[in-house]
Amino acid sequence: MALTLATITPGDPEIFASIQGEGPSCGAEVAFIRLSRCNLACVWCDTAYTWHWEGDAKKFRRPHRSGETFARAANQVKLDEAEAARLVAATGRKRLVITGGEPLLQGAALARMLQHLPDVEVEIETNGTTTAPPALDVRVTQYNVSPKLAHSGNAPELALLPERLRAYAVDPRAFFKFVVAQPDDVAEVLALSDLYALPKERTYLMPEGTDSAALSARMDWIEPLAAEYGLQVTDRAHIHLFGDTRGT
Ligand SMILES: Nc1nc2[nH]cc(C(=O)O)c2c(=O)[nH]1
Ligand code: SF4
Ligand SMILES: [Mg+2]
Repeated sequence: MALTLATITPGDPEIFASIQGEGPSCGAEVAFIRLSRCNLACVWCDTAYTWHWEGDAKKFRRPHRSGETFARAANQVKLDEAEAARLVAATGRKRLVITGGEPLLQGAALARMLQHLPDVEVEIETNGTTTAPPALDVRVTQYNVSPKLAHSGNAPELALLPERLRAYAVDPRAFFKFVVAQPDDVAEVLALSDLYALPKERTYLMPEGTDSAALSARMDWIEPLAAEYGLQVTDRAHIHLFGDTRGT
């Protein structure tokens, strides 16, 4: 069995040390591991190299606004769990952020990898459509759940699963992080927050964007709206620091 990881360059698995750029632990010194594949298809996804494949039959092709497609061979790498754990340990970080793509599509393999990392704290970035198997869930300190709004282009019946959102809402480890691109998106967040009883102290608005200027422009209206409605805000610190690059 193995994990299918994203790559920084062909053949080089996307495992790296950085700071957490988003959400409640923004600024923390962490390691990242990025898994390949996603069950959703956000038109603005900043990691389309985990799912937008060259050569996918047209009827299966999920649109992305860039139009760019990626070769699987260059953008995926299989690694056994012990080797992935060794590369995580080599970063020297004591906290690991597991991201993707949608990392919970490989929950069982992640649980096996973590058996080799007994002292590492774990944070998971997920789109909220799936759950961790129990062997993984017991290792998780924090879930950063990012449900996708209408502007993502995903069908709501695929992106917003009521029983999953309700389960995360009552889990004190789960924080909700909504990507917003325009003020109207906040109305949608508030409606979902009411419908699924998402606690506002655990609900963050985050600007959509992959450059500093776009993020800052959106923060200008996000901050006052968040204050008005009692929601939290997060920037994307790594984009300001490093730009939109792999392995950061
Ligand atoms: N530094 C840094 N922080 C992040 N927080 C969430 C990320 C993600 O891609 O899920 C991410 C990322 O890619 N880099
Ligand atoms: S859920 Fe995340 S990884 Fe999947 S397409 Fe959307 S933004 Fe990209
Ligand atoms: Mg990212």
